[in-house]
Amino acid sequence: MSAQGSATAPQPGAGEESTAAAGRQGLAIIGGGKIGEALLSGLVRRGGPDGIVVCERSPERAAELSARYGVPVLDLAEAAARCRVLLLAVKPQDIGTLLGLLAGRVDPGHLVVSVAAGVPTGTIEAALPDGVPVVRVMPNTPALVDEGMSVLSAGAHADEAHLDEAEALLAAVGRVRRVPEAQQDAVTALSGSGPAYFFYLVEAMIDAGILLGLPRALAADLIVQTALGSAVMLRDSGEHPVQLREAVTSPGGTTIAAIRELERHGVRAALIAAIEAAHARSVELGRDAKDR
Ligand SMILES: NC(=O)C1=CN([C@@H]2O[C@H](COP(=O)(O)OP(=O)(O)OC[C@H]3O[C@@H](n4cnc5c(N)ncnc54)[C@H](O)[C@@H]3O)[C@@H](O)[C@H]2O)C=CC1
Ligand SMILES: O=C(O)[C@@H]1CCC=N1
Repeated sequence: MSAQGSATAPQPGAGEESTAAAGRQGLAIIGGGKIGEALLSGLVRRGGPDGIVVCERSPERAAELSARYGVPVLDLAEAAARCRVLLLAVKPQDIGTLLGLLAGRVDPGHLVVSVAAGVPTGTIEAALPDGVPVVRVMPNTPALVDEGMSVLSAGAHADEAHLDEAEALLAAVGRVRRVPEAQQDAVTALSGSGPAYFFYLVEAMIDAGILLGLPRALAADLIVQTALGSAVMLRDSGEHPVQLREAVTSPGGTTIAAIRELERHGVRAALIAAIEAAHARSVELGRDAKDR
């Protein structure tokens, strides 16, 4: 059921193409891994759009997603024939193969939305028939809880209506912003990978609680609620992070003792270097995808 179609599908003639395009609706999520599932679960929970299907290379994974979300699993040929929006959620290393399989099956009546880190719209466009609209999106996994951050950029053939369509899709699972594509590698390093940095910091703080003798469950509860409360303050207070931090930092108190250690260990510089490395990797993934 989840087997992929062959790359040598016959090309439709012009008349057949527009008839086929008129009959398409709905969304195919191609690649049902971690981010594919995060988007799928949010979209299903929000009840839309109509006609969501999944294409997944692994039959076991395909069966799991179908059972969990009640969506049909189609092969690529069926999905491209039936769905107007094709959301590519495979690894950057797999995008070239996938585009090769899709090339004979898509036309300008489709909208291709790619979440592959680093992969420029130009690389996707070059692998597909001329004129296919492509929107590049960098989502993140908090889409699973409707708190995603998705950032969109239009390719050469995507107009405002295509961006609106992609935005409506992603807005079902969180906030959406639009940027020029040149900023997408930085976006990937910040909000795409960002949840992992926060989980890492939370892990370290829970470890600290355990070192100080607290039960793990208690330490986790304290830190997770503190992270949530801090995030809501950052979002809603209108204050700069420095002001919020200063309000916690009493003269001669506990917080300044901790902040001095963070500065002494270069945590600020480490975070900046880490995000710079993620940016460099996104650029590299894009170059590799072009060469494949
Ligand atoms: N995991 C994350 O937090 C985020 C990931 N991304 C991007 O999303 C993409 C997917 O990432 P993950 O979900 O983490 O990877 P993953 O490895 O969990 O999922 C990829 C899935 O695609 C499937 N697949 C590969 N080739 C296929 C094909 N030809 N047809 C159908 N299915 C195919 C694989 O079997 C796998 O289940 C990557 O390009 C990544 O850069 C973007 C934002 C956040
Ligand atoms: O680690 C990665 O490459 C993907 C892209 C952004 C988040 N996860």
